[in-house]
Amino acid sequence: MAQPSNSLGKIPATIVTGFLGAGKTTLIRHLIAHAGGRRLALIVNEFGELGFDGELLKGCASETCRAEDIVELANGCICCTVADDFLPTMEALLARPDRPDHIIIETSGLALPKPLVQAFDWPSVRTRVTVDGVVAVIDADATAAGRFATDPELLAAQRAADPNFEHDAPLEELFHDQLACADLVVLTKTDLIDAARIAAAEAEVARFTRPGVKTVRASFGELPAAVLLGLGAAAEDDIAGRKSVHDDEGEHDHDDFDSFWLEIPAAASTAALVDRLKAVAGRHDILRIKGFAAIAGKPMRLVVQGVGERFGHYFDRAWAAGEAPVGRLVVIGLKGLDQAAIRAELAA
Ligand SMILES: Nc1nc2c(ncn2[C@@H]2O[C@H](COP(=O)(O)OP(=O)(O)OP(=O)(O)O)[C@@H](O)[C@H]2O)c(=O)[nH]1
Repeated sequence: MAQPSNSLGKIPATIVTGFLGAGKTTLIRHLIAHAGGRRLALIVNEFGELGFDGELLKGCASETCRAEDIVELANGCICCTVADDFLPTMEALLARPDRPDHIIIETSGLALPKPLVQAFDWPSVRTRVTVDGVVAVIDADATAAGRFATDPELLAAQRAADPNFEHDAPLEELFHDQLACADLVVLTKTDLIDAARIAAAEAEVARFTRPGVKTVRASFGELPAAVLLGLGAAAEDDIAGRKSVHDDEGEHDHDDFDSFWLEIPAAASTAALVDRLKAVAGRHDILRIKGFAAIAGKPMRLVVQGVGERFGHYFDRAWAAGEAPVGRLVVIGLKGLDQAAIRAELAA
């Protein structure tokens, strides 16, 4: 059954945040397929210019979320382009004659959600849309492994060796900010770890969430729409309560991260390609690789993506007539990625 927009006639919007590869697109794909009759509009923001998430999501467009209801913002991180990109996109969406029942915004994995929530306070948006909730998608496996936490012993050792050592923890800061802004946390990839590690991830999450914020466990984003939508948080009315480690900075940038995209030749087989990608991800400080690849002798396009050294892949569609079967990947990592070496290793 379609859910009406809230009592003030505003369209509810859900902001889906969470680090690179946490499972945001997977969650949204499940939501589109189980929207319970709601007409959804989707704004997809990506770091890395390839429009990968947008293309995957368009691939599962349906009557409840048509391809034209999916808008891509691939022009940098949404939190930095609010005025230039996000607000005009939102205004254009609102100007359409057929208003959606709910708007979903997938932020890039490097975005701070707070500046986006603040954008909903702009007069042209505020009267027509409300932030129903900020949903933080958190990778349980990576969290339990301590990927977003500073190792206190290592930090002490670094400080002992250099009293002027500046602690720079970009992953930890994003983890902190995305959780501190959340109205609901979805702990994903719980299928990969045991109960003790799930509990450890939950404890780590609870250090940063605001009081009363719930965490739900999920695997492959399989949650009912009613859990994710209809939170009624009106987050734009409670911006000050959502602390950010960047509150004191005027401008936020993404200098801590590097990304580039490249074309790769057709691989001899899927296994050979994945082995090579794993090896490259292991040798370099790569956080995320994703894109499309051509496999020799196969008429279908391969979707391939990795988070750290864990890779997934599937054939999504046939290469279209007239479309060159060329592989394209986006690579994202911490500043200082050896782009030339990675390009050479993947081009071989
Ligand atoms: N095992 C397991 N894998 C998952 C789960 N959720 C997502 N994945 C996989 O994790 C990878 C990243 O998932 P995405 O949904 O693309 O993550 P994302 O947060 O949208 O990634 P970015 O947009 O790059 O930040 C994919 O290979 C997914 O299949 C889960 O619950 N369990």
